Amino acid sequence: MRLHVADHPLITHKLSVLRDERTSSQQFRSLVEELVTLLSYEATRDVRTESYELQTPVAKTTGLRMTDPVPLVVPIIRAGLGMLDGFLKLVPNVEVGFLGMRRNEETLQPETYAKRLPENLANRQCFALDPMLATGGSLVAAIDFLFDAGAVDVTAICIVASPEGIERMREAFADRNVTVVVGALDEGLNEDGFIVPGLGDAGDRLYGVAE
Ligand SMILES: O=P(O)(O)OC[C@H]1O[C@H](OP(=O)(O)OP(=O)(O)O)[C@H](O)[C@@H]1O
Ligand SMILES: O=c1cc[nH]c(=O)[nH]1
Ligand SMILES: [Mg+2]
Repeated sequence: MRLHVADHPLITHKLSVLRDERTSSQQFRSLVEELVTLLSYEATRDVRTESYELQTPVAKTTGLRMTDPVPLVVPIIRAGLGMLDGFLKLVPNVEVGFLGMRRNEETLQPETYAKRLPENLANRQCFALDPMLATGGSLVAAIDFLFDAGAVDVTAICIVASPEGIERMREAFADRNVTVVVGALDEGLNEDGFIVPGLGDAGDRLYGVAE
């Protein structure tokens, strides 16, 4: 597993506003979208491409395009849904799968309540979107679904991660082709499993308090 922590003042600036408890839901949603577009730029560095010949108004030249099959992007609902538009803005030519997961607040174990993925992901590059990598339980389970369907290559984009979550990912995917791109690596988890300093409950801040 490879880890890339974004180190760019624009990302840190936007992330600081996102963390601020005074930031409204409306502003939170647009900042998440902007941050994901910036993080996706880094996360798609190894997207598969092929060269092809084209004619400009002046001369023939060689261009580059993404190869078939196009990548699959999977937002982890709820909070990951807030990242989808930002990703699609940068990479419109993808397919979209969905995973609905919620973390049990007592046990901190992930529960999967929705799964809509192509049956066969052989030879597909996959991207998983979830703003928060806390204990890592949800992202490990999500990426396991992708590997079970035949994926060989998964890149996760997270806005904030904990060292505990990164460690869990490293253990789970030591020998796998997994890349994690994060906007910030925070201090750790508190007794409730929340990232410190973090930004609180990303799903609630995007969409309001869940039942
Ligand atoms: O790394 P973990 O310890 O598994 O925690 C991270 C998960 O928790 C949050 O989702 P949540 O369960 O709050 O669901 P929501 O997106 O519906 O709010 C977050 O979006 C991740 O999916
Ligand atoms: O800090 C955290 C941890 C899990 N899920 C969140 O939304 N925030
Ligand atoms: Mg939540």
